[in-house]
Amino acid sequence: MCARKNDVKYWDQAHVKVKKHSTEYAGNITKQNNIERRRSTLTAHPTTLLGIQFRDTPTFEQVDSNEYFIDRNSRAFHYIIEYYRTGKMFWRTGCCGVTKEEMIEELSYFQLSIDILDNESKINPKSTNSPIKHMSNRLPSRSPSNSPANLSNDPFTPPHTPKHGKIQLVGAGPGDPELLTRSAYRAIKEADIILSDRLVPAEVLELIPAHIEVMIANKTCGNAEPAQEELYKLSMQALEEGKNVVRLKQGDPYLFGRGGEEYRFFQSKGYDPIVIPGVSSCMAAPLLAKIPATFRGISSQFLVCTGTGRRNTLPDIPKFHPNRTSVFLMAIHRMRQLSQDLIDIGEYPPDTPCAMVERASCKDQRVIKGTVGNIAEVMERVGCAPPGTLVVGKVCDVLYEDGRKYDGVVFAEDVLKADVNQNLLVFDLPTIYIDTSTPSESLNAQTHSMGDNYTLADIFGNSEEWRSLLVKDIQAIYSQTACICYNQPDTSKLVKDVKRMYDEKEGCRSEYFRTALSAIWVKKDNGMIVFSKPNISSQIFELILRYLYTAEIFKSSLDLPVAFDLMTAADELGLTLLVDTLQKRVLDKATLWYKRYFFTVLQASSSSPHLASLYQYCSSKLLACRNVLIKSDDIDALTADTMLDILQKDGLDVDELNLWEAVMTWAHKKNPNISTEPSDWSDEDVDCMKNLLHDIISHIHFVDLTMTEYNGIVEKYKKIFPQGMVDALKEYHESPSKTIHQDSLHPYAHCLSPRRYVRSLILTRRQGHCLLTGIREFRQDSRPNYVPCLLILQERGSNFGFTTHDIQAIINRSGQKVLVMKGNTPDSFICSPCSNSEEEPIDMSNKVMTFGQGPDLRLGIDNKNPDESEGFDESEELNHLASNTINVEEGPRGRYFTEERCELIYGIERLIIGTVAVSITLPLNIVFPLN
Ligand SMILES: O=C(O)CCc1c2[nH]c(c1CC(=O)O)Cc1[nH]c(c(CC(=O)O)c1CCC(=O)O)Cc1[nH]c(c(CC(=O)O)c1CCC(=O)O)Cc1[nH]c(c(CCC(=O)O)c1CC(=O)O)C2
Ligand SMILES: C[S@@+](CC[C@H](N)C(=O)[O-])C[C@H]1O[C@@H](n2cnc3c(N)ncnc32)[C@H](O)[C@@H]1O
Repeated sequence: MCARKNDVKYWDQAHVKVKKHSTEYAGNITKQNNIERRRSTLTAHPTTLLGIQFRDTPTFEQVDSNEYFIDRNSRAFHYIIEYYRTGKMFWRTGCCGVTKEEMIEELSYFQLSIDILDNESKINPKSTNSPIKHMSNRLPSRSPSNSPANLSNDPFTPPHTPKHGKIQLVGAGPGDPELLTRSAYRAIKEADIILSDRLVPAEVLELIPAHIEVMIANKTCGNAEPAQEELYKLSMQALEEGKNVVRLKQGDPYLFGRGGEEYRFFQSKGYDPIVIPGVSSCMAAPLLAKIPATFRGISSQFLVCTGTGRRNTLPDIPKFHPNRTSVFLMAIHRMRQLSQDLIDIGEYPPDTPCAMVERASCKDQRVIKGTVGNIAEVMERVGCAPPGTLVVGKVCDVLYEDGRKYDGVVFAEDVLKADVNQNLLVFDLPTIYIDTSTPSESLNAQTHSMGDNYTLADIFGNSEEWRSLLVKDIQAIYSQTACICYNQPDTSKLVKDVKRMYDEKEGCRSEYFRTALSAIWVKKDNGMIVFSKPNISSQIFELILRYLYTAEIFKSSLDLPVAFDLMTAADELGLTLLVDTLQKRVLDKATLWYKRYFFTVLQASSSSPHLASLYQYCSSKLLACRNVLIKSDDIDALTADTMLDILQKDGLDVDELNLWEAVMTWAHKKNPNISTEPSDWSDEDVDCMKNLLHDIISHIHFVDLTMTEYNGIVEKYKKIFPQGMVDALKEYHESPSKTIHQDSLHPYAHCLSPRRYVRSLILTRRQGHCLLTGIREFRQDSRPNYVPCLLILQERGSNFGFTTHDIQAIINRSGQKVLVMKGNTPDSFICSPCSNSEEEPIDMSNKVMTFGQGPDLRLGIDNKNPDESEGFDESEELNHLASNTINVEEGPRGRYFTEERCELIYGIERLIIGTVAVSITLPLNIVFPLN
């Protein structure tokens, strides 16, 4: 049947035209003829094809609103239409080039008995070789065929005198409406009443036009017989009312579907049912589970059995055959017994591959793959509900690649290796496809084993807190995935299980997944949710999903570098609980990674507020360890912004020349194709380096270099130096006394002013860094009109003849407040009201700020100076610094300075702003110029 207008050009097509708005006339038009017929002619034989079509509303496929055509032999059609008109068959052998075969074919198609041909014309219909033979099979025709369905429709036997109605037994296929045959589709569109099996899914029933009455058989367990009786009764009533009755049956009507019984019943009542085959689940289920029913060299037999015999008896168990595929329907409830019987009675080797295909072709299809020996156990563990088809045989593995995971497939080995005693939910993650081709961005290529389960409880103890947080995540995922998590037979049950295990809590913490799985954002490709995260390797994503679904993280995931990768991925996906856990872990293991991956970690942590502890760690390390900047291998992990950020740090403990070299190493690593020898650079190379280094270069404090060093650099790299900067530096070098460099608004102010160092004989570097870090952190609030100021540190006053009175004098002379600090240990200061037990206590009134809770600074007493300024060992953990520093406390502003202490410094700054800088002209004084 064809509905396209341009197909009319073929001369041998019959074109049936119904005049517009006419219910009276119908016509047939071929290219040669234009013969009109009354509708009454076409409906002269009401149970034949034309009769049925034009009895009510014509249902041939429409070309136009009033035109239909049937893609049939127009010459034969002439005789057929004449038969409708006159009741006589004028065709004789040899007439008008229409062969006997063609004539029979056409009669069959139009559901006319071939008895209307005279005896001489009759031929064995089986010998028909018409090229359009299949058409008759596709239509609810009386076409002769070998099929049991059609044998009973034999057109040679005179039809029973029909009662008014018509009955069709229609196969609805396994579930997906796309797998309905065209005949089945047409039948359900044209029916007056549809009596459907329970197993026919809603998606198919939805295709039924609203005006058609639908009844669903109530064939529940133990109720099959009464339900069947009711079906018969309703069908007969409708038939006797002259209705077109469709018995809609799941799969194929005859295969374990009582279709044969129903056929007999209706035949005994004088109706010849039309039977429309359907795609049977016995074929569709294996196919849709990637299992070919037969496969050369592996399976050459295909057996379909029931898993439950009549009246709930045990079925006959087929004997094992190595080259056979066996399919069992109605087997789920009997799986324990059936699999045992297969092994014991059927002598199946327990390791024979098998698969349970649940809800084949439906949106929530799931496959459980195992062996005859373990399938029952696995089905019990993951939960499994009818309808499902069991496939047994070696073919089950043939299209599966070893070890690969497939969407919608649960592998027995995964389920069995989970420790049930931990009461964790374990199941496959069927709906999220993990693209293993994604390159792993792991810190190194070290693989990780997925063995060894580790629960969060092991890390946190049995705290209820993590459990409730976790359950929120799980619930969030489940509530959103209910529609896509199609391997779960009963999602609500799963959620209930989770709720039973943990307290029920509303909400969700993983904003990322909530959004990602929401209807607005979700992107589905072939029914799968696709997460495009090229920077997260597939192994890491799998660990994340596993954590989300099962509350497990693996012990091995806690080892570097997996822990680091997992942490950054979890951060990106907003799983803060996991991030915190892993961050602690990564920090604890810092000695293992910092030399090799220092910049990688710094870079990753610099961009995330959740990784602040790591960032703080790296920043401190950067300041305190002379070599870390110049010696770490992975400097190219830094982005230009982070590099700039580093160069702007006060108190970097690196010579400016080394810093310049580190910058150039970075630039070359970023552009490995550019020669390390600037004289070899092409114009393009120069542009590229200029772009990269433009901002960075002006943050090198070139004034800290000797003239020779500076000239060497400029000479070599002058192509990438901004001319203005070169000029300014030249001017500076020619007359260093000029104060051009003090102009903070100068575009090259950084180059022209010295880097802020702790240049002290009495303060250790750590003390200096500690102080600078604190000040710098505090100054991130940066007030716009920040005025240069001085902080004065005084120590060992008495050793140098400095008395309490001198201090007093300074305090009196200065503004309102003075901060007095004293180096204590190599890492710390103590600052407190000055006093000297042997002399008059200094009157500090409100001029002296106290700082910290350390012992009093006692002027005039020789405090041993534990100066280790040059003895700093950069390989030492900076953690040590933190833990050994008296004044260090965790605070909202960072590690070194609590809010309160920052406030103190703030007070000092306010004091000094606008006042004449107080300086003590003793060699002991340390001056921090703060621009
Ligand atoms: O004799 C009985 O009907 C009861 C025994 C029983 C059977 N399957 C069973 C049960 C348990 C039960 O339903 O309580 C078990 C049974 N009956 C059924 C299913 C499918 C399901 O519930 O998802 C299942 C399988 C459940 C499972 O996988 O564990 C339903 C069923 N059985 C059957 C049909 C077809 C029909 O009645 O029209 C239907 C479909 C009904 C519908 O959709 O409305 C038919 C059936 N049940 C059965 C057989 C016998 C097979 C044989 O030995 O040749 C046959 C085949 C036949 O009668 O031609 C046996
Ligand atoms: C009573 S039998 C009817 C079989 C049906 N006539 C056919 O040809 O598919 C019902 C059984 O078919 C199988 N079945 C039906 N629909 C299925 C589906 N969508 N996926 C897997 N198996 C299915 C199950 O084994 C179920 O127990």
